[in-house]
Amino acid sequence: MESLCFTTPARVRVSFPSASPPKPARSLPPAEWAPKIPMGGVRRSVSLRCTRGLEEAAALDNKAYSLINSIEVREWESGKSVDDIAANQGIRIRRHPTKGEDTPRNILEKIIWDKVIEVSELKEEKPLTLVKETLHNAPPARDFVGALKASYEKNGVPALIAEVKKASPSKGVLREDFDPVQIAKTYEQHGAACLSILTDGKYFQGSFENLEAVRNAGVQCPLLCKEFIIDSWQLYYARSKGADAVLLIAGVLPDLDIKLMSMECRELGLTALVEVHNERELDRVLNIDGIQLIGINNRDLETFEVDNSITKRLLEGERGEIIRGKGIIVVGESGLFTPHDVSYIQNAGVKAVLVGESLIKQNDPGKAIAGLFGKEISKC
Ligand SMILES: O=P(O)(O)OC[C@@H](O)[C@@H](O)c1c[nH]c2ccccc12
Repeated sequence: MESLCFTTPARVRVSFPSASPPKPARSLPPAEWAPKIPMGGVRRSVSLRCTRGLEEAAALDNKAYSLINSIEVREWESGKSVDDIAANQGIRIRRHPTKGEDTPRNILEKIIWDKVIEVSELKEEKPLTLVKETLHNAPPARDFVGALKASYEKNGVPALIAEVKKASPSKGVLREDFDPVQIAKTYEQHGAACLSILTDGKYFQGSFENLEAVRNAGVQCPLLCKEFIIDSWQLYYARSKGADAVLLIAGVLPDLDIKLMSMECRELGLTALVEVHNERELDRVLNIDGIQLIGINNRDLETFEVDNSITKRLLEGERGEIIRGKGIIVVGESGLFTPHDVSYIQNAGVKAVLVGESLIKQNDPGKAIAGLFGKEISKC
């Protein structure tokens, strides 16, 4: 899929099938009657091959059809720019500089503008068809959500997604002697349920080599590819490098991107961790079917301010009830340093935490885990 938000130029005409879904002949393999969805001006099939049964594929088929007839797609089709669509959804981050304003408004916007260029170069080097050819060499995707649930049940404290992060734009270099494989192994030994591997090079000094190296070193914990995703090419790339989960940031991606990308994630066996930071973003995400995992980032990526009460605020009242009703697992992200921080957001309703700085900065990041939780935790 050429993502909605990564179409250059922003106004493209695409051809959509407008008829109702075809009634698939049950004898046909799913891929042959799969629906067509927009992809940068060409028609392309949502491939429903592999493990899916016909019923499941047919259900997805209908879903894809209602998606492509949705208001968002019509808006897009009628020539609204990606940034206009995003702005209507309360997204402040623009995909490209707008005319006459070529200074990014904040760090997140700068990261996204750079990422758009980086991904377009990578795509030229390695078109999607080539990436897809390498998928069969990738190690099988593992159950990210299952690992979180099992750890929460076993330890009675939020499951840990420990982050392998060398640097960040707000804090600079966090750890000079940075050996991603060794750090990943020690996190696993000390009870992390899953790991998050930064792959952005420019701002976080991460890499896909790190992700691949950790995966190939025999680490069992499922791996989150921590990347700024703006194009579904990146989903395939992440999977080809051994990722089990990816991050989708609601403050950057319009609803249609989240919907289509989370469908593609399911096809690839990837778990989507959809990140929100305020009520509006959470409401948008709760309106999207099939989301299993939501991250509440206590850090505002536009200002870097951290406030743990954001998790509590977002999980209070009706939103919390909807989340529990849907069985969604919530991850509390960023700025967690003490057992008090962890129990505060556990009481707010999270079942998992994503922690980077407070562990990676310690002499022994693995041993630091017991300090963070106030007790030893163990992997399932
Ligand atoms: O190092 P911290 O404060 O523990 O945060 C980890 C993680 O939550 C943070 O790195 C993060 C959360 N969402 C992101 C999106 C992009 C980059 C980084 C992030």
